[in-house]
Amino acid sequence: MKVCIYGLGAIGGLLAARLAARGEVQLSAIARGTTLQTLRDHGLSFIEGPPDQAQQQRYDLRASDNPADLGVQDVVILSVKTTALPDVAARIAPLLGPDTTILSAMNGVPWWFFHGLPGTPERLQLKSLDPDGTLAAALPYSQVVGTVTHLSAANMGPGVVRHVAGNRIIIGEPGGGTSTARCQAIMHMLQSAGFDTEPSKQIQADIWYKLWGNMTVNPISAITGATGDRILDDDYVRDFMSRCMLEAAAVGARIGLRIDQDPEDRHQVTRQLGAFRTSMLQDVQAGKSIELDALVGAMLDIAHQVNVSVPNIETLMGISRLHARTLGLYPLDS
Ligand SMILES: NC(=O)C1=CN([C@@H]2O[C@H](COP(=O)(O)OP(=O)(O)OC[C@H]3O[C@@H](n4cnc5c(N)ncnc54)[C@H](OP(=O)(O)O)[C@@H]3O)[C@@H](O)[C@H]2O)C=CC1
Ligand SMILES: CC(C)(CO)C(=O)C(=O)O
Repeated sequence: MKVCIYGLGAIGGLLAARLAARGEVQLSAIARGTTLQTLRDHGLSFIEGPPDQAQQQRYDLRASDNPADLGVQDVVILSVKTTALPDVAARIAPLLGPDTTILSAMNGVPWWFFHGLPGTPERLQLKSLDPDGTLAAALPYSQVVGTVTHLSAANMGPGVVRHVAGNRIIIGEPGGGTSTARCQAIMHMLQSAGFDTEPSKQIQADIWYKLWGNMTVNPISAITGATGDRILDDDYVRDFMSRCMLEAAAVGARIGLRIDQDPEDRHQVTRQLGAFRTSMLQDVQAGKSIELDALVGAMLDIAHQVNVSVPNIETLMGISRLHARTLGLYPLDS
């Protein structure tokens, strides 16, 4: 099986290292700049284990910044930040044939979210993610399989990746279940590579549940610079998060994605991560664009179309967007 990982950062690097160690697939990667140069000169370095017993392995990996060098693949794993998707859409064509599966391994609401979701009105659109249909045209819905990655990895420098915690990857067809040959093949591949794969009945429900937990803590950490524990320790902030989550749950109920949990119970799940820096805080500190549209903008798109009032989420978006704009990390004109 020919597998190409598009975006060799924390998640892409973890997947690449595990797949390379197993050696069952013909693996390659799209990388750029100093990451590409490091891969060519030294290979991919992968660090695993607690800091005092960390093991480092090195893997040679075929990599290029030009998809035409790698050709049509059986599976392309998208592990860029969602903000890079327009660029990916413009360049990915040489990797895709009619039978290529696109494995979407990113946080937030994806561009294909409504495809296959039972009972979703056709008219629902994700204007903040794919305003003119460019992503849908370049990354066809019918070729996508979804994942939710319940694990954590860190990009320590170009071509150097560390597995931090967790090992769980949920997989599912946008139309529901995992019974298709492509889904079974991907589950087998990731299981062989050492991940705890879990079949999803409805992958959009798993995406929504993760989003419910991270759509507030991510932007709040980006604005305040605080770690997760300090955010949850502040009663006013935690209550604000809960109010956003109740609004988000009402939106979910309108599109068939019901969440039967109390926000306080979900906060306890996040609390178990301790004094962690969210991915959005890491991006702000690294001066990178933030995934605000996939996490919050898309939620607002849906809320407005299904007529659910979401004043707290609007406030969260407004303040987060303004903060990111002042830092040059969010477009001025969207
Ligand atoms: N890290 C984590 O623990 C988790 C992350 N996620 C999600 O997974 C997704 C990936 O995140 P993560 O791995 O952390 O992100 P990283 O920033 O670590 O990695 C993204 C990689 O994509 C590369 N890239 C960006 N733009 C392009 C482009 N246009 N062409 C080619 N390569 C590009 C980056 O290269 P460059 O350095 O050159 O910009 C970088 O190597 C995100 O949606 C994130 O929210 C989900 C769960 C956990
Ligand atoms: C908050 C966390 C760690 C998990 O919910 C996450 O998804 C992120 O940092 O982006």
